[in-house]
Amino acid sequence: MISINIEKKLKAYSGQQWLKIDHQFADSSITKIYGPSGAGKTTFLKIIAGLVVPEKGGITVDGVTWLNTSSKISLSPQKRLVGFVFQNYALFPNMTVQEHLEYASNDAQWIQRLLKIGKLETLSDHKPEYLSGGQQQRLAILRAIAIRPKLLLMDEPFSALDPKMKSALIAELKLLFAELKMTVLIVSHNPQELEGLVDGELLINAEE
Ligand SMILES: Nc1ncnc2c1ncn2[C@@H]1O[C@H](COP(=O)(O)OP(=O)(O)OP(=O)(O)O)[C@@H](O)[C@H]1O
Repeated sequence: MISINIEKKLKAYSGQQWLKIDHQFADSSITKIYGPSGAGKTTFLKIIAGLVVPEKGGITVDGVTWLNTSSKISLSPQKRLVGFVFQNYALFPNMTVQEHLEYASNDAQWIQRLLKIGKLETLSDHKPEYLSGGQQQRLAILRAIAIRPKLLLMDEPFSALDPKMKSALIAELKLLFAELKMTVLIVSHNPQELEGLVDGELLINAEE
């Protein structure tokens, strides 16, 4: 169980806004995160990963305190070990597809399986600049999963995929998430794309 209760001041265009979230995520649940642009969805994922620290609040994961602002506890991102699929992919320009996955895992069979799931087997020696947007996005997803995280955070992870590729990948990921018992949070603007995958939703709205 992941328990989150945080308050973060957002640097908004028009005055000041607060991101306030009080929510629990069950183990192995898959949740869609949605809400208006600028409401703080990306910031929320970054707070969970330890990349942004909120003014106030706490996060506990399976009884372990990741964050407690009143006792000044904040585990480093390395210690939280979450998988993160960034909206802009954040790939390494000098690494091939294969090297991205080897950086995350030294299990050759697992890497082969991931390459197949992402339909990147024939592109394993390519660097990101020689990949299409959709291929780069699939690599970002595979790299995040490669570490077998307990918690996977995905920020608009399917935005560059065509409908056929998207539904095939989502079907594969659904099986993988269940097999690895991953808890997954997915930010998505698309009302339909996560149907059949998610078992819960969280609306994020910034407050004045
Ligand atoms: N580290 C930060 N500290 C405080 N405010 C931030 C920080 N990062 C971003 N912001 C501000 O928080 C607001 C929300 O940004 P964020 O990217 O989280 O929104 P979002 O809901 O993901 O939007 P979109 O759907 O457009 O991607 C913006 O006004 C942004 O300027």
